[in-house]
Amino acid sequence: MNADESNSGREQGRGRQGRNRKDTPRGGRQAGNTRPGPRRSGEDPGRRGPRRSEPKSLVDPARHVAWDVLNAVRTRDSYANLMLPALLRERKITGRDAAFATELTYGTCRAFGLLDAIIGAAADRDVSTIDGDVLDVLRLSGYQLLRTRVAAHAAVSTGVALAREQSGEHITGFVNAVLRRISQKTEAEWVAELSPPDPIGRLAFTHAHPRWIAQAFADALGAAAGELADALAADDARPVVHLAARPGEISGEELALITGGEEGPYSPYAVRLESGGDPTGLEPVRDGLAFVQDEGSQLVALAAVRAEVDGDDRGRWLDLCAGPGGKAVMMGSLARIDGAHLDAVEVAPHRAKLVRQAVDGLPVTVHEADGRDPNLAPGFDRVLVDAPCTGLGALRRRPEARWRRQSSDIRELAKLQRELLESAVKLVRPGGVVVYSTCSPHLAETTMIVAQAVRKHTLEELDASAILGDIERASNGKSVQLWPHRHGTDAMLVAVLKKPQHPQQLAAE
Ligand SMILES: C[S@@+](CC[C@H](N)C(=O)[O-])C[C@H]1O[C@@H](n2cnc3c(N)ncnc32)[C@H](O)[C@@H]1O
Repeated sequence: MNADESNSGREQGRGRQGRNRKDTPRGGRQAGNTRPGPRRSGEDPGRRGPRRSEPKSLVDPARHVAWDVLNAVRTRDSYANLMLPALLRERKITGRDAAFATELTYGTCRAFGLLDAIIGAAADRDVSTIDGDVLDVLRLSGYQLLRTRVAAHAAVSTGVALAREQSGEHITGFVNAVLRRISQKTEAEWVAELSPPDPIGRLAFTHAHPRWIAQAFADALGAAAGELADALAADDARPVVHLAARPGEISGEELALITGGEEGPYSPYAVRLESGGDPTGLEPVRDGLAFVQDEGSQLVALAAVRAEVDGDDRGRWLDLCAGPGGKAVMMGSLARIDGAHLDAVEVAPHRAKLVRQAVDGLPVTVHEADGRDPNLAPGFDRVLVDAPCTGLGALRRRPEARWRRQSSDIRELAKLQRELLESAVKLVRPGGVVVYSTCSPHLAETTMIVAQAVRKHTLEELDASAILGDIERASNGKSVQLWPHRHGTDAMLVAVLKKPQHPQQLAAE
């Protein structure tokens, strides 16, 4: 099916739907499809666009593609950061249009909760009663009205035109009325009117985060909880792309010179690309001399390689949760320089395959296995546990993720994290080190997991800050908790644990 045929089917479908007149404000209600669900057959959001035989659409390609992604995120649980680049390529949207589409899509996804509260107030009805396709239009246009410099008349008129295309003429009055009501106040005025009264609830609402995540950040900041507004604001901003120079191939300094980026402040291999854009087209990335990796992730791998072990490092290194392989590449490159060897374990077959591709040519053996029992001989000098986690520390990079995650996810993840760390402690030799990291600052995934393992196995917690070049420690313990607002990295935890030399100290094992 080509794009035209696909779109033609969609238009017919919308026409039928359009006769239902179900979205007049406070009119006949219909349960809205605001939750993920199956798409109607014949619809493919990846193939949308104006039919060539029809009059030219009043809606530009950037808004079309943004709506398509928002729609797929809502109805099919798609990932915006995977789907958007693919659609931009497919539709040959580049330059300023691509940048606009990216801003609209990711910005809207980040702000879902805030936008829905404002749309609900403006429509005087709960958003769950608004047809899902129409809600996607209202979110997209509401975002433009509240959080961009798009002129209000343009945001409203393109929203109305998009609603007409997607849902039919009958809906345009409703969309026009809601958008005009939204445009009558600024974001700050809406926030003042609608935000909860308690300080954390207010900050969460203001910076478009679920309350439980704002609370988790406040807990992790501890004594520095006064930084919560900054932490949430940084989490809400477009992230800077970080590159890693492959150790042994190119230096961070050279990479910065070639790409025009800035050397990172913490990792000798990091380069930050303030200019944005697609880094995969850069020559050093195409040539395999550099790869995209957050500077915080580089620090995790560096901590695993740099931490001092007792006695000689015999070069047996292990990455227990390796997929898709970023830290395995960093550790494997350093292993090649040091004459060491890395075993990389990953339980998910497709991710193990990604690791194999990523570490090609490096002294790394990939094992598709469960890290809790990988069937490897113990005695490793260094083990990295980059544990599966909620990802609350990388919300900037996964625009819709904050609205998908539930606090109830943590219990099961924490159990897995404990078991993986337990396995790492068994696999490391006495005097060897285990680095535990998460891409989440949630205390139940960080401090609590580490403290329990330290207690149970009488581990020595090393000063991660000193290992990483004097980055300030987390407020409790000796681990380092990175933050976007402080370090410009993802909010990674890095804890470095040494196994005691004397077996009797391991009585609890
Ligand atoms: C945070 S990611 C690791 C990221 C990776 N270190 C990198 O830098 O690319 C966690 C990984 O652990 C894997 N995983 C989950 N449960 C696992 C288990 N029981 N054993 C091994 N790997 C597991 C997940 O599939 C995921 O790929």
